[in-house]
Amino acid sequence: MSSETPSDEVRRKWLKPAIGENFILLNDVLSSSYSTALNLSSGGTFKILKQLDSYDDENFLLEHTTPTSTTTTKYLVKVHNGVESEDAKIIDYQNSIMTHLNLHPSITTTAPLLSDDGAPFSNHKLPVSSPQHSPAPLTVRLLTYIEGTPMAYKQVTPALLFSAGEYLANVDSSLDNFSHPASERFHAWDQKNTTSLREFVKYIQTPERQKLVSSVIDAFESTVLPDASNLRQGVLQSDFNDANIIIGASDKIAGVIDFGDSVKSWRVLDCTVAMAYAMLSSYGKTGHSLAASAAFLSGFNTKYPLTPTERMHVRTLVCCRLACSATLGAYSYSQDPTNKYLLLHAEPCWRTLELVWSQVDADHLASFYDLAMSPEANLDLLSVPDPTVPDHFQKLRTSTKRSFSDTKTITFVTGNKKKLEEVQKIMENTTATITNHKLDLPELQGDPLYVSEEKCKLAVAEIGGAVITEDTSLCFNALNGMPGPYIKWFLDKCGHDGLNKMLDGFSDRTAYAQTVVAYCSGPGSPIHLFDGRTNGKIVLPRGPLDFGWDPVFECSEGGASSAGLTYAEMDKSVKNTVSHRGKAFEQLKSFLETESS
Ligand SMILES: O=c1nc[nH]c2c1ncn2[C@H]1C[C@H](O)[C@@H](COP(=O)(O)OP(=O)(O)OP(=O)(O)O)O1
Ligand SMILES: [Mg+2]
Repeated sequence: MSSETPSDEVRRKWLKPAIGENFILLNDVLSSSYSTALNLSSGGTFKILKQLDSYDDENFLLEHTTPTSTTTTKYLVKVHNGVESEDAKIIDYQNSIMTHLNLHPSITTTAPLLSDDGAPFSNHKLPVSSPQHSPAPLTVRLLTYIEGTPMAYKQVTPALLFSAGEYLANVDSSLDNFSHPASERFHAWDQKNTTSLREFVKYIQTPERQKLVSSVIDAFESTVLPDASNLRQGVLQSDFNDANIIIGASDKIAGVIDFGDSVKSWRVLDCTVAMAYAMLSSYGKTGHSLAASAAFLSGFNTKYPLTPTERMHVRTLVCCRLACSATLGAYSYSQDPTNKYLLLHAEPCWRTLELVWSQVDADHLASFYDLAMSPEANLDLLSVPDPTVPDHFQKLRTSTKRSFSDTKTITFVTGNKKKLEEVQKIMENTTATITNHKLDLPELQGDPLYVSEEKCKLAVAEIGGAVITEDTSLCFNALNGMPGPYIKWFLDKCGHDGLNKMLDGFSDRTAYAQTVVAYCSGPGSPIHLFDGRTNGKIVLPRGPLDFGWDPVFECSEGGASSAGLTYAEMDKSVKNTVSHRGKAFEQLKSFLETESS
């Protein structure tokens, strides 16, 4: 970028309004230009309540009171960036979009009030952030205010993102019947212009991240651009983020604001931009960024189905927006290095880009998004946590009716390494592949069957695919089955000796070990339980001490290789043939075989 012809992106920084707390200035502007709209001559009064967030403009909340009414009305005062202010066509463009959309029965947006000159805006010389350019001619608009809360201040749920997707789809359908000459313009945030990000890559702080962004740009150039003529065009809202979506009563979407970035571009971009922002919403940030984007996509696609070509590029285009946002954020920081907040703000965006572009397998993510657009899609299925392993989506695919793969992957959720070793051995050579998700499930109370079933419910919600959990009890017959599922605590607190001493007053030292395995093929599917038990007695510890109460449980079942030995004294492979766990998992194996045949 040469210094003689600074880009609009550069000038937008210089010409950002800088009124800030100086409400007196604004009062003058409004009194001189909007006295009719605010009926100041007949006793109307107004007050600027506060400044609202804005990226390149300045927005203020105004409260208006008329002498005849006890209620107040809120309005938004928008002071436009100097770049847009220079171009009356742009302001007219935004006003036309709002007027057009407000005619749609299920869309609400802000609408401009007329100034004393009869225009939907007024112009004033006002301070801007660059002292050399201040004051600059800026456009001011008085807009109606949509009652509600920006989604950014809400606890976002997949259901809310789904309805936001539907809402944007309605907006886009309506904008398919809208045209305006000013919509045809260059905008750095328009992902059609992703290659123009190249000049900003040098502002990115680390070489790794520079490489990351360059690789997204390269992919865009080699895969998306050649398809450009097959992508539908239309006027976009272009910035459907959680600050621009207003949530009203009972968590319904009350409206959309801000057409400052609106351009005519590829239709699919409105959806992919919003998907990128969904990833950064309060739901996305809880480790559900992919689920958040899928929920949005699913909602959008039900009302505005994407074409096969558009579908193919969803992942890349989402990453183009993340890359754009992160890169231009780095550029903003280079212009204002005292503003560490800019770096902080960009961090989730970088992390998400790293996840989506580098860590998650591209084909897997593509089929996840396909699933979001399929008739089988439902929010339970899509609400999976962000993966920590590349083949995460395999679990999801196997839990749907679609035949993505022949072998079933089941996640064994346990916090116990020794259990996992045994189970992997037991499940060797079956049609199911067992992966593990290490999670310390809560130690629930109650009957072993109940505990195991509840663990499974928690696990399936966490994994979103096929899961196994198990709960193991050690039951003393003299104590009517106690400690049972509480054995973990008894072992922790009392040790092997303590377990022995508990039986000292009793003649009966027999016990049985019990594992209840719970299996569920995915969210919404029933839970199947398998109960395995082995008899034995409690003895002083014999054998290695590496697994729980194995050294104090002397097995009384099987042949010479097991009966009379503690579990700890047995060969591991022998333990599996007689153990409580071995028996329970054998039942699961036959269940899975009949299920798949
Ligand atoms: O074959 C076994 N041989 C000896 N000890 C065993 C065995 N199987 C479980 N144990 C121990 C581990 C824990 O102290 C308690 C069961 O509690 P339990 O909640 O099922 O296990 P856990 O909390 O270690 O793992 P998880 O994350 O799957 O719940 O008995
Ligand atoms: Mg446990």
